Amino acid sequence: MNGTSRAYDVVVLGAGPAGENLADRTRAAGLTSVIVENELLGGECSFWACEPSKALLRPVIARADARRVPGLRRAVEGPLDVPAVFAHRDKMATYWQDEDQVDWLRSVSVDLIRGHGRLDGPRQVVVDMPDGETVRLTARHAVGVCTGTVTAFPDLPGLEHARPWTNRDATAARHVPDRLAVVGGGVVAVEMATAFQALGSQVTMLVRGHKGLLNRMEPFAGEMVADALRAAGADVRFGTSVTGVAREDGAQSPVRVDLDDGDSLVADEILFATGRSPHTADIGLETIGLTPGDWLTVDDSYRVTDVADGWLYAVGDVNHRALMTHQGKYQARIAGAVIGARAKGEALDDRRWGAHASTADSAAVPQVVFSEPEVASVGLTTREAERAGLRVDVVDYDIGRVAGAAQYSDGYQGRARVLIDAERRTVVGVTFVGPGTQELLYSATVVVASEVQVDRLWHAVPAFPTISEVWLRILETYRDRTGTVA
Ligand SMILES: Cc1cc2nc3c(=O)[nH]c(=O)nc-3n(C[C@H](O)[C@H](O)[C@H](O)COP(=O)(O)OP(=O)(O)OC[C@H]3O[C@@H](n4cnc5c(N)ncnc54)[C@H](O)[C@@H]3O)c2cc1C
Ligand SMILES: NC(=O)c1ccc[n+]([C@@H]2O[C@H](COP(=O)([O-])OP(=O)(O)OC[C@H]3O[C@@H](n4cnc5c(N)ncnc54)[C@H](O)[C@@H]3O)[C@@H](O)[C@H]2O)c1
Repeated sequence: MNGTSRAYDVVVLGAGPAGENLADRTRAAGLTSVIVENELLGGECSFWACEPSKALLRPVIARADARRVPGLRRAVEGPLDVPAVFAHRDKMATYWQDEDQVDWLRSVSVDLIRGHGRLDGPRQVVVDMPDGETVRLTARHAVGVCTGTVTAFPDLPGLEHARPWTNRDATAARHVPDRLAVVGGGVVAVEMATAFQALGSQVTMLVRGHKGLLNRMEPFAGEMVADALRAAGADVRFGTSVTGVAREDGAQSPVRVDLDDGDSLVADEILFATGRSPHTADIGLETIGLTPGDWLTVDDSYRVTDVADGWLYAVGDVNHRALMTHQGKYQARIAGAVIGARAKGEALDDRRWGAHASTADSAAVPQVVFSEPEVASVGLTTREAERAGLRVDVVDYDIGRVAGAAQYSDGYQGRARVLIDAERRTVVGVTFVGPGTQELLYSATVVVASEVQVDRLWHAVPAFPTISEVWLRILETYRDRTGTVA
């Protein structure tokens, strides 16, 4: 088969959530699609990110919730059953096998080629397969790059020999280290610190700068999460940078972590949760005039901007727009529809919120941080609204005062913030922090994406007594402040 050539309408590189959805959506548009994958179908999300990490966190969150329910507290006083948690994690990561996804791909009539794919000039992809064979693929309409990201390590002395943990080591861990150092203060750092502290590690978080945890979100979110992590026993240090790491006496020894204040600490493992780099160093970008290792900048139809003739698309993490599975899948749905329409010579509906416009990427990206307490947000933060020059009313509410929250748990602590565009009277941003708030997020996303006027929300009646009555309290607070009664 060496040197075999095949032609498809669409060639997709990478079968993570973005690639799988792009292949399916283009196939649904009547095109032939092939997907190239060199590890497991499902990508980082299924095996080393969303799925296993949420499986590690679910018992942590459920136990914390149960401990706040009178009558239940004593039943959940003990430690977590670590082998059972790991066994559940293994199941949720489908034992690092991808047969189910292969079956699904077959059921939607998308071809699969296993191997490492790389661009080789316009519309050309060469796949190096594990058996040494190669196949050349020609894309009649589009190539979609969906190769995702890898951990971005800082350039530190000693790192190479210190066997640092990435998200893969943490989410697929077979043991709970006694002492775990976590570098970074973003979502991966927070979630993994939450999980491992509860599983029995003594966690030390090393966060450079003083902007707090989760610093792309409303500041109160990071503050509440940091307080809770400290209450759980984690050592959360701000303004602390790592200057070097070393495994002192060989493979089994602990790691020494040197800090910029001249201090050092010793840990059994060190997790680097210091952001992501695009997985583009080895995909032949140089053959089409792009720079290997760069993020792929796209327009609002996900076409790579610096490539002539509009045949190259980049979807998911690799375009650096919003590094989350659901957003990559959204992008794939839009890009797939765009590729389908262009292939048929149809006009695009690229008006705001049109079928071929990536509007949600900038207006309504939802995110849940599965920490304890949970953080759920969509749309703008106060800081982002200010930066955009948008005049907003900022409405805060203590979720603990909602009847449903008192039912949910004793001493419920949570906070909601809703940003209302003062001119258009639409909701442009929502942040909830507190137990059970992850399931409130879709309501907030519908409100933001539908750009419904706040007056109409009085008719969206939340059931009593649920936490969702926070929406009513927000409306009342806004009414009393602005004197507007619908
Ligand atoms: C610890 C952790 C937890 C997370 N939790 C969540 C969460 O709860 N919710 C959420 O929404 N997001 C979460 N994310 C983010 C989420 O994992 C990513 O946004 C998502 O995986 C991106 O999907 P993707 O398809 O763009 O890329 P990926 O999932 O990275 O998939 C890319 C695929 O391309 C393949 N590939 C790369 N290069 C080639 C090549 N040359 N040839 C063939 N195949 C190739 C890779 O093997 C991989 O399968 C988490 C991330 C981390 C690190
Ligand atoms: N539940 C979820 O939705 C979820 C969960 C995990 C990850 N994700 C997504 O995956 C992506 C990656 O997450 P992440 O936490 O790795 O990245 P991030 O960009 O969210 O956070 C990186 C953190 O590392 C710090 N950092 C960067 N370089 C550093 C350095 N040299 N030294 C010390 N600290 C450094 C940053 O200041 C920041 O605190 C994010 O976009 C996130 O949204 C989503």
